[in-house]
Amino acid sequence: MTSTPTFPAGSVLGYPRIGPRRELKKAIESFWAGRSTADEVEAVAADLRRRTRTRLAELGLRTDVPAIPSAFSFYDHVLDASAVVGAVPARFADLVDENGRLDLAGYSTVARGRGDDLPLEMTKWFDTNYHYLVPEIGPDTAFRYASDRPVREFTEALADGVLTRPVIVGPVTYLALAKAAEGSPEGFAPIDRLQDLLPVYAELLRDLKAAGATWVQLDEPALVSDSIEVPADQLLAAVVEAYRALATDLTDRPAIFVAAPYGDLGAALPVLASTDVEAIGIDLVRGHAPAETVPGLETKTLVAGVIDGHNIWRADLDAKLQILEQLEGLGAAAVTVGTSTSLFHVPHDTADEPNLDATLKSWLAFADQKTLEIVTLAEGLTEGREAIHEELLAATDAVNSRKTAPGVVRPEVRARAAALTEDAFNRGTWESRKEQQAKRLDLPPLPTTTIGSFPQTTEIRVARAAFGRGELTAEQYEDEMKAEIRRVVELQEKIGLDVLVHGEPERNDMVQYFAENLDGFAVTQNGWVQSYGSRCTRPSILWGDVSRPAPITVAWTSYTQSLTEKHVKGMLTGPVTILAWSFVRDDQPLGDTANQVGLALRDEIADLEAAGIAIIQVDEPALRELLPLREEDHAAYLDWSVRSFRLATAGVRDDTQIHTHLCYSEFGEIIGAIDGLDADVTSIEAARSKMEILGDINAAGYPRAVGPGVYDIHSPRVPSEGEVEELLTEAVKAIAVDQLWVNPDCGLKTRRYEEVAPSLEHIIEATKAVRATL
Ligand SMILES: CN1c2c(nc(N)[nH]c2=O)NC[C@@H]1CNc1ccc(C(=O)N[C@@H](CCC(=O)N[C@@H](CCC(=O)N[C@@H](CCC(=O)O)C(=O)O)C(=O)O)C(=O)O)cc1
Ligand SMILES: N[C@@H](CCS)C(=O)O
Ligand SMILES: [Zn+2]
Repeated sequence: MTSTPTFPAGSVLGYPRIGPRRELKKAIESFWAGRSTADEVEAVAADLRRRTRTRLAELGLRTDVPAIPSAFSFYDHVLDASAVVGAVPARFADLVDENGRLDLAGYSTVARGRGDDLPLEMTKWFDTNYHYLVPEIGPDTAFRYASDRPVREFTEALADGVLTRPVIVGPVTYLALAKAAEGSPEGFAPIDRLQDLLPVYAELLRDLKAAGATWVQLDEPALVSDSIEVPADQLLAAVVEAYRALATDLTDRPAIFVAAPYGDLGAALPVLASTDVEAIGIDLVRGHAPAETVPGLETKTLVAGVIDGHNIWRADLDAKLQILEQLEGLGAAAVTVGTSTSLFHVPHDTADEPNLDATLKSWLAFADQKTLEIVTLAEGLTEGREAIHEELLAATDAVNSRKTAPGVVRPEVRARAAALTEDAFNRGTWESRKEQQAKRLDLPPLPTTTIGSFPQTTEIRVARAAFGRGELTAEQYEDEMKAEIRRVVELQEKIGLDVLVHGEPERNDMVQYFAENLDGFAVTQNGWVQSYGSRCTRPSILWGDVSRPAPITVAWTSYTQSLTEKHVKGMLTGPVTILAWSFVRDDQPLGDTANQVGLALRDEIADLEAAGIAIIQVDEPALRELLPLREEDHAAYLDWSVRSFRLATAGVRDDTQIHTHLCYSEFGEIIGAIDGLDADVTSIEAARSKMEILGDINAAGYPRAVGPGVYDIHSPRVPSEGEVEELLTEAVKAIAVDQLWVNPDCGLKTRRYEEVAPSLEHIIEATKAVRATL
């Protein structure tokens, strides 16, 4: 028997991979545009990986034991796992070479699609704003060890003198997150293929061992979630099967570290502990430490995820050290310090934010500061608390400063929330609203509209960047945005849409824009976080009590309304989404924070209504995203989230129409909450699933109006008129005509006008054709 190699006392589960200045985004987008070669992108990527290793080593992570993860990805780590195990859908078979390998162009095509070959579906990664590419696995998917990229990246680091820990999605999570490939027989589930997949993982592990890897990290977040399609007992059985098969004698493989980020392992912890893996990572921010010793743990390293990988507040190191000290009583072979999740959900470095208020900055820890926290705690754990006395005091000071700083608690904001009565959350009856709105709005059957944004052209972004640098005055910038609004209105009128939008050109992002205009938020300059592929956002920092110092959207919306006789839809982002896509204060219940945002939006809605706007949309695309991973926590979440939306919207008159938009298709799963929002019209993604959600709407007897998307905006494809007509014909068969709106799946900001204009034209023609049949 070979003895278990040393696991580092402090390590991180993963690190941002897009680069401090989005170097990877720029390189890969330039490759996609044909402006650079694959070798040039590879060179940028290798440089980024080297810089990451150097930085993490500078911050104190060891290089002689595998504290530094090797966790790079060009687009998505789940797609990377598909590339390693050769699971490329048949429609892309021509892209793989004789060894089953995809080159960078092929890999990109699987991610982005080509012509009628749809890309892999993209969906939310647990309860985060990151999206992964869903593997398609059928009974005949021929798994093979197709790509040794993890080994090459390990070897590259070793050549630089850094012993890294390769990270790959674990086999159970990989199959649990996959969907059955088209044509799979009824009842088939990807997890049924576990036995066939495991030999490929075993081969990868052998190869890593041969290259010199001492540890490998297999991420198994599926084990912390009840939303996985695989039944719980089958999932646990799969854990046993997988890790019995992989955790063989150590002569043939690196030691295995199974990490379970994003929540509580619950019943999966004893099951994992009963296998022969050498280390288990638990999330101690979202999850809990086991109350007593778990059989099997005595032979394992427990990697305690005490530093939050998902939020940016500096840790209370004293409290974290206490947790670590208590864990030592559990009898694990060793306790080491880790992050709760990979750090790729947070920006790189607070030092890269010259414009952030110094006091606020002293409360924050981005990826680099979190790495320092890990190094400090590891020292405290191994050398004793005295060794980190100064750091503990400094962290406590930061925590205390946050408690008392001006703006964190504002009595007038608290008093307003405390004075709310139930009336503030309720509108008139749907019957009365329906009648009054029909009279006021005078819309045709199957009214057509869009979700809000029109293409964010380079000209718009360049103008905003120039305004930011002071090269355009506020007036010049406003003029450019107004010119864009005029173009968007003209286009919509020409195409013949019924309810118009202004196109959101003035918004850098649908959350950041509101954060910039509300008190209680700060925004970053370089705090980019990957959302999917090359797309990033800069999550805002919600640090204090929230209020609205002045109207935000009213002038833009009124200006747009002045250009047309048609109704212009006011466009706001809802409280749940603002919270979901920001870094939110962790010193009070989320529901309290959501209500403060709700009240600020309520004021904005009142002003829009007073300005004569008859339709107001409050987007909540993140309502499903924040749904807790464990079922026992759903009811409390749905209660506060729905109430905050109602608080924002329930102040309007009955003849003002409230829309909401949710860009995902799991309608059935949270139908109760959607009903609870009490919006008059709800638009939802439906095109790619060919209107499957209509069944859920029907089954639930949902009373109000819905706009199932008829145009999949995630693809550059232009849907034909016939295709849209088919979808609409399905829709009118499934639900009452007076409940139906016609719209795309989501906003058009990521698309180009060449795609958007013909797609909208086809939607209007198809709608006219279906109207003629009514
Ligand atoms: C709807 N979605 C959103 C999510 N989360 C959000 N916070 N916002 C969303 O809209 N989550 C779910 C979905 C899908 N996710 C995304 C995420 C990101 C994008 C996207 O298109 N991101 C853009 C960046 C948007 C932005 O903030 N733009 C700024 C800065 C623009 C910029 O890069 N400027 C250049 C200079 C100009 C130039 O030369 O082009 C610079 O600073 O260097 C802005 O407009 O001002 C991205 O490119 O990644 C979409 C969906
Ligand atoms: N109104 C926003 C919603 C996106 S989820 C848009 O159209 O981009
Ligand atoms: Zn959307």
